[in-house]
Amino acid sequence: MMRTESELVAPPRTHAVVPPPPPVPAARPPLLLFEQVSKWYGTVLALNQVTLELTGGITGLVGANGAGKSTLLRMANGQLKPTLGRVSVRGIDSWDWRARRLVGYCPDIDAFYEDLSGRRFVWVMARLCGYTRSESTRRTEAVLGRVGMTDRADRKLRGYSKGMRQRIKLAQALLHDPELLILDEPLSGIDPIGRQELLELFQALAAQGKCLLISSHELEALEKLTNHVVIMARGRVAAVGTLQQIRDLLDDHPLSVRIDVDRPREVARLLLETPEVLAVDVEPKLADGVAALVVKARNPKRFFELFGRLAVEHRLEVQRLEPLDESAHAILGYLLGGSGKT
Ligand SMILES: Nc1ncnc2c1ncn2[C@@H]1O[C@H](COP(=O)(O)OP(=O)(O)OP(=O)(O)O)[C@@H](O)[C@H]1O
Repeated sequence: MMRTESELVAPPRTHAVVPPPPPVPAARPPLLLFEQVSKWYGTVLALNQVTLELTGGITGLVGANGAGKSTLLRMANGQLKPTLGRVSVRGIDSWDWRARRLVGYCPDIDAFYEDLSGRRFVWVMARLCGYTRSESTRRTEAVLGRVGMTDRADRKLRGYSKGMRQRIKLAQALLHDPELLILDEPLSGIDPIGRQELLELFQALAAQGKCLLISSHELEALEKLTNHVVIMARGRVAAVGTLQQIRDLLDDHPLSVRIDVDRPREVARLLLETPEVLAVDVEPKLADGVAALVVKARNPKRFFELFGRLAVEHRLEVQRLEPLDESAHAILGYLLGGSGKT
């Protein structure tokens, strides 16, 4: 029997029409991604195979002088290109203009036109971003309000306190309403009250949905602001995570320390009697009874406490004490409340 075309193609009436499944949304690329990034300035290796991902919230970037923080931030902002590896913002190369529209940057230096008022300076920056005069005015007032400077913005920049200067830098970084804010050393040189106010401002911006990446020499200052920290040492990421995760990591991280000390054999014996010490190598004599010991300790923090006690009890003459592992060295320095240099 012949079938008509409509019989052949029409779905059987008894079956419900099942709609196709909705397309699975593609995962959004991370807000900021460093993939195996290295950067040389001539012969100086400033960043060494850094891999890092930021998805939101506030991240503290901590490291001693020269650790590579500014280099990392300037790459995230698209001002510098990596020598090796890739830096991307939402999947776009960070130096591409489309990525730069997603990022606001506050440099560590204060390079202002000092005779301009704060309001005028921000307006000029808006014009340089390409906004019309009226749009620049609208955006300037909006960002001055956001950073709490509306009433103080008519004074000349040269009379501003460090905290006010920081707020103006923040205002210009917010002009294009970026998703990611990069702040290079925003707390340096700011007194405790100004510092507290800035921390509150950063928290308010994060609560409004901004992602903040903030560098500092001092872990203590950032600890008040965020639990998510990246510790850098000599161009490498030494640790990433919450402070608790970093402390736990260090607890499980044996440490090699070089100690130049008098009476080396006696000290080696004392150390080996403690459960904290896994091994001690005595190196050849340096001078006058002093020799270098290379000690492998189970837990760095407990080891330093123990060694401090031993040194006092036995009146040891310690000429040098130097962790041989750079990452643990830096992390330990911060966790003990220093500058990353133990
Ligand atoms: N333009 C440059 N030319 C040559 N070397 C540079 C340049 N900029 C930085 N460096 C070197 O690269 C390394 C990392 O510097 P970077 O400024 O990124 O560190 P940092 O952690 O921000 O330090 P600081 O806290 O002192 O600003 C340092 O050894 C520094 O001397």
